[in-house]
Amino acid sequence: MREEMGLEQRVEALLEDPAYTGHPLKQILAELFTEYREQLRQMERITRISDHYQSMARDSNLSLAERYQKQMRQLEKIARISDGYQHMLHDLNQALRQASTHDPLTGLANRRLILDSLHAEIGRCERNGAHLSVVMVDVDHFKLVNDRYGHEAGDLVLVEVARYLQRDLREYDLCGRWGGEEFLLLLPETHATEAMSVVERMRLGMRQLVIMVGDVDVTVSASFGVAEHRLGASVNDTIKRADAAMLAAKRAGRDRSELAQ
Ligand SMILES: Nc1nc2c(ncn2[C@@H]2O[C@H](COP(=O)(O)OP(=O)(O)OP(=O)(O)O)[C@@H](O)[C@H]2O)c(=O)[nH]1
Repeated sequence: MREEMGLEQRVEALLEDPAYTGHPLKQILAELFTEYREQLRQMERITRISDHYQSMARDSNLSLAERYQKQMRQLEKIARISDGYQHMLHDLNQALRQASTHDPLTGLANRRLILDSLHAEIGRCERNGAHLSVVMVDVDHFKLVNDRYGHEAGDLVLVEVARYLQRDLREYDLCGRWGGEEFLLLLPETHATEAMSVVERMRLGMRQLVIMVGDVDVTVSASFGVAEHRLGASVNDTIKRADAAMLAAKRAGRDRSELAQ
């Protein structure tokens, strides 16, 4: 073990060993060791200065063109590093924007993005008199899914329901997660009767949806409330009407769709 140690470690170990306390050679060995370290430090310093001087001397021997080339290489290196940072910042911004506008569980638009989109769509309706329908969707007895199969299974069911709701929508429709087990659909250019037929198709399809949770097949249904935006009404008014229609569907026995008054 002792042979495996370098000379410095062996001297250090001897100096620290209490067995040699008071030994006449200990003091002199300690002084010798300190002096040895000081000389080593000075040699390292001189070597560094000399390296630096040599590099300066080399540079001063370079022609103007060579110095220019060297500067260019350094600038290119800095530009590459800066490009890397720009990309990183861009990706970070994208991720932040995605996180602030989307629901992390289902990947759907969150309440904030739904409201922004609804404001924009209602603005368009007010300008050109287009139709717009809003649909509130609430999964029926969802608490039972959590209670029976656990919260993780409940999450999985929400993800599948979200995927299903989005599946047949047009490119300019929006499906978002309003909260918990509630979803909101925005159907631009759609009047109430059209929206009701879209929703009825969805409702019937949802009953056929079989979601695998481990080795259990889970089925769900949902209640839908449809409201066509009325010119002059606020975003809140239209959402409230869709919500009230959805609650009426719940009261009427669930797994049905109601049109708002
Ligand atoms: N797994 C899971 N459960 C959620 C989430 N958000 C809300 N929930 C659950 O959804 C359930 C909603 O329950 P309720 O509001 O009583 O409604 P419901 O059981 O769906 O009954 P009805 O709406 O009256 O048909 C609650 O148990 C919540 O804990 C979620 O992100 N994941």
